[in-house]
Amino acid sequence: MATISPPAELLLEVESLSKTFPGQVALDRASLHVRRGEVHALLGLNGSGKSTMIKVLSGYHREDEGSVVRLFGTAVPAHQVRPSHPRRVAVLHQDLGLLPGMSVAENMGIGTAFRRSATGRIRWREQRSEAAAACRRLGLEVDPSLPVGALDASAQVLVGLARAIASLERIEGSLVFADEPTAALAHRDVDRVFAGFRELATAGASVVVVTHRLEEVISYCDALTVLRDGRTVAEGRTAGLERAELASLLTGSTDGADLGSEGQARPIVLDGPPALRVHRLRGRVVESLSFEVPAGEVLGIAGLVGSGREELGPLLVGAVPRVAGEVCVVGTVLGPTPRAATRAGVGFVPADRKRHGILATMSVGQNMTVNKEIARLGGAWLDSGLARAEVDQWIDRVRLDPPDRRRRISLLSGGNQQKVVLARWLRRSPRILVLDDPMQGVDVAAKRAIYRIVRAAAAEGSAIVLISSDATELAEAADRVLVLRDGRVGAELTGQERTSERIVMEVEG
Ligand SMILES: Nc1ncnc2c1ncn2[C@@H]1O[C@H](COP(=O)(O)OP(=O)(O)OP(=O)(O)O)[C@@H](O)[C@H]1O
Repeated sequence: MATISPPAELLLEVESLSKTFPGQVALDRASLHVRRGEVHALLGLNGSGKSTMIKVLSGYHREDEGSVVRLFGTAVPAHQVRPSHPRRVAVLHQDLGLLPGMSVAENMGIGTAFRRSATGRIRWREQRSEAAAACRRLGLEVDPSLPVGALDASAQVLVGLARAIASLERIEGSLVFADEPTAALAHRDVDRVFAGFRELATAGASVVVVTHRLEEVISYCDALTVLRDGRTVAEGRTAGLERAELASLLTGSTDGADLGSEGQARPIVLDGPPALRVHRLRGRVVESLSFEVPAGEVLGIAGLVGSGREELGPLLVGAVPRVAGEVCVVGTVLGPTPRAATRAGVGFVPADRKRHGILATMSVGQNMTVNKEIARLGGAWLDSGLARAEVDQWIDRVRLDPPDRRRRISLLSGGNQQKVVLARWLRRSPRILVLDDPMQGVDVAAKRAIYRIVRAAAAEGSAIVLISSDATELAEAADRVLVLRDGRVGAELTGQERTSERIVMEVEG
């Protein structure tokens, strides 16, 4: 009988690691999860925070307050990861730190400790044979009396690695960080270095390696973490990942780049259950609907009146009764009430904004904060300075006009009311955001702002369901479009197929 092995134990769990340099946020609540026996790629564009993360964990920098790190199952401050376990955590720095004029054996001795006799003389023969053995373990056959500078580039990296791990008590269960070891290597040399990492992983160590070479990640790494602007935007296994996908994870949406977020960005979990899974859902009109939406995707839903399109949003969030089927959020079945949806992080911007979306007699600020505060304070309004400052940031982000948190929401234009309703959900970084015809009555300029905000939310790891009667809107904003007919999926349009003409054609059958 086939058995499924459980996921390997987590050796290192970094949650919410931040590091601010004067005038520069290098890490912003970043996370990293490393399992036993894996080669784990730490990826990101220049300046995304990779080296800073390794330097904090090595004890070179001190993190900001508020990080949470567990190492070998025990909580430690982030900057204590290596210092607290110098014999279980090794670091290979970018510059390797080798002395090129000295031999391999000497470099190994300088990095760790020389073999000495009782009288203190260095036992060179032993020193050399141990250095050679340490290199051999990583697949490198080298004469230990040669100067390091005479070795080729990949051999030098392997000597640096051999030296870094020489201080470990044992390989099994240890952690090795390597900051861009292959940056200066030719293609064929990369293989040798990664073969060395694989040797370590096979022996039960976990290697976290920074690299800019995407081929290396796909060919050699088991898992990956992607940083963008100091945040973890994706993490998971590399199996099945394509180069193009990886590249887009690194660069992300340029739309979102200027948006920032006060909410905790949620990394895309590449190998977890989909953010939203709808299975054989039935309502009054919806017949038997199944689809999935991964985190980071904007799924468009099109359909004529009576196709199930209007019922779908309320059905997903439990605002109308489900006759059959399931809605799962990250693998957990969602209860049938709007409250359960809210609790599970499902945001809903309803089609009938006036009736369900806004509290007409309340201010912009109250409308933006209503969900969270009602949940937290049992119905009381929160009017703290913190909430006010956050509301003002969102007013700025969604370009609310006029930018006044005290204004009664009913005095705003329709498009601006809609921006407030969107901000209410976006500030909570929803796992899932269901937008039901969100652009009704919204002018072109506001539409653009709203598209931008929605894309940024997806780039930050939300899964978006954009239900719309407007084919142009779907063609512009959605990554994929499902066309509903008679309560079922009649067509699915992806890539080049998602033109507004094609959507109209499919909608009209
Ligand atoms: N000591 C420092 N003082 C001020 N800012 C710093 C310091 N070290 C790093 N930074 C800044 O922090 C950000 C993250 O830098 P980091 O070196 O971690 O990026 P990286 O992902 O390793 O980039 P690269 O791929 O270019 O090596 C950058 O904006 C950088 O300029």
